[in-house]
Amino acid sequence: MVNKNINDIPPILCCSNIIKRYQYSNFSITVLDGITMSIEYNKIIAIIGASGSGKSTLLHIMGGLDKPTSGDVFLEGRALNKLSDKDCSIMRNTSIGFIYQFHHLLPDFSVLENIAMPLLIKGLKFAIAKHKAQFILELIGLNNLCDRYPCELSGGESQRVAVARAIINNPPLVLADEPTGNLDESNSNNVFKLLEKINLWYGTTFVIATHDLSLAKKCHKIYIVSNGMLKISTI
Ligand SMILES: Nc1ncnc2c1ncn2[C@@H]1O[C@H](COP(=O)(O)OP(=O)(O)OP(=O)(O)O)[C@@H](O)[C@H]1O
Repeated sequence: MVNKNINDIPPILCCSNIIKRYQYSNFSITVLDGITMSIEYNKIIAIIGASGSGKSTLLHIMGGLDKPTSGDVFLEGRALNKLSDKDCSIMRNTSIGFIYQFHHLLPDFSVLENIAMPLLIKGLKFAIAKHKAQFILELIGLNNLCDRYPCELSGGESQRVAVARAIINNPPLVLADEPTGNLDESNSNNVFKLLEKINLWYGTTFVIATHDLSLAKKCHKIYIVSNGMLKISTI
């Protein structure tokens, strides 16, 4: 029998020399200027940086929502940026969950339906999707909200529902863009505790772009984006 060393496990996500340039009518800017990084399984990683430094751009490229100008992103060993739009979208739906600052819940659907939505998009029957969504809601202690609509939720509740929706497919990777950006300290702590629980229960890897330094300090590792480059923080 071959004993696998923990160091033999490949990273869940690798960025290799990512460059991203935006071209405007008479000039261009280089937002990311050669980002190389590896993210290990089961970690909670923070990406911090000044406003406009490129955190969201990097997260979008990591999730296949945007393509780099050059360089590669490998998700579980597959070059995401080289996949066709169709294959990239399949990989996104199966392997990545997304959480946004303003949660992006669908206003005309109940909490339960919002959480079930990624499964319905995948083609699961409503009864099965509903059952799974109920299970997740119970697991994270939000079952009392299942019939409410997004306009009937507080900011913290909305964000926890968005977390539930991001993990319903049990993706190995969740990318979160300012997940606590519009929340007060107590709600922000609650959302982070939820991410920590999910990380422990399922081994989900989280990459969080944030301005919130106290949240970043609770993560396993902090990267700083500055002048298009990335460095590991020693804070
Ligand atoms: N689709 C786009 N087209 C052109 N320029 C863009 C686009 N998206 C972002 N930018 C520019 O790229 C730079 C980085 O933006 P990005 O949103 O990644 O920064 P950020 O660090 O996430 O900022 P914030 O913390 O304010 O959300 C900014 O100068 C922004 O204006």
